[in-house]
Amino acid sequence: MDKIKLAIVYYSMSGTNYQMAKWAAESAEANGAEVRILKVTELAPESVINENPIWKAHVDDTKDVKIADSEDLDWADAIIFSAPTRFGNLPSQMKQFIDLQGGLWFEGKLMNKVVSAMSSAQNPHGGQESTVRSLYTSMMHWGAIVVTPGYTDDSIFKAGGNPYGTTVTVDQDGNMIEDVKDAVFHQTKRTIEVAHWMKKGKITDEVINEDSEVIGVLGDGS
Ligand SMILES: Cc1cc2nc3c(=O)[nH]c(=O)nc-3n(C[C@H](O)[C@H](O)[C@H](O)COP(=O)(O)O)c2cc1C
Repeated sequence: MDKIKLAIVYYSMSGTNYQMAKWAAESAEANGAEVRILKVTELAPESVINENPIWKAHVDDTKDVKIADSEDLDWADAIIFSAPTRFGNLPSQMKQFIDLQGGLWFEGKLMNKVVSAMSSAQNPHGGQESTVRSLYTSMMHWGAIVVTPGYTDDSIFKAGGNPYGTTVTVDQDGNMIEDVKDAVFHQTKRTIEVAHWMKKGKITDEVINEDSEVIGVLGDGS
């Protein structure tokens, strides 16, 4: 069976969403996927980043992480986004990345991508759900297949119970309040599983078996 190609595209200033991206990568690899962890371009001025030692340390720690581009999205069967909440919404850094995909969208290369989203905020009701849903609005324009965790696993309750996507509350020092690792693992596995269904379930002239092997062509008696 073909490996699912998963792009994990994140933005993070103090490391939370980077950690969630790394957990997603761990889960994806354990579930047989080929993974790329990718950050989006920082737009905040260096002077602002340097004001906060946690932000500065995070930028230094992740200087070697590849910056996401359209080729990564074209490559991917599935995409997991992870971004912190900014005034109840997506950070401009992630929004710009999405807005730069107009060319790929125009070529029809974003349709049927299997996507899912995660987020964080300083307050449990500080906009975590609206950030995830805001990203899903763009995904609907792409014709992507949005995979939400819903309440499909006990880990979601342990993580604070957000059915739209795993989200975590994080204090000013960057410490996560809820234990969300298992929820990230579950959401990632579910995303990969749906991506497998998508690959298998395409209506084409080819007849495939349960291992996605082509065993004939429609109309030839197979
Ligand atoms: C400009 C700005 C706006 C923010 N807006 C919110 C908000 O609306 N609600 C909230 O609970 N936290 C808010 N936060 C806190 C961030 O969401 C929090 O620092 C982030 O989730 C940590 O993720 P990271 O470690 O990946 O950067 C804001 C932070 C900044 C810098």
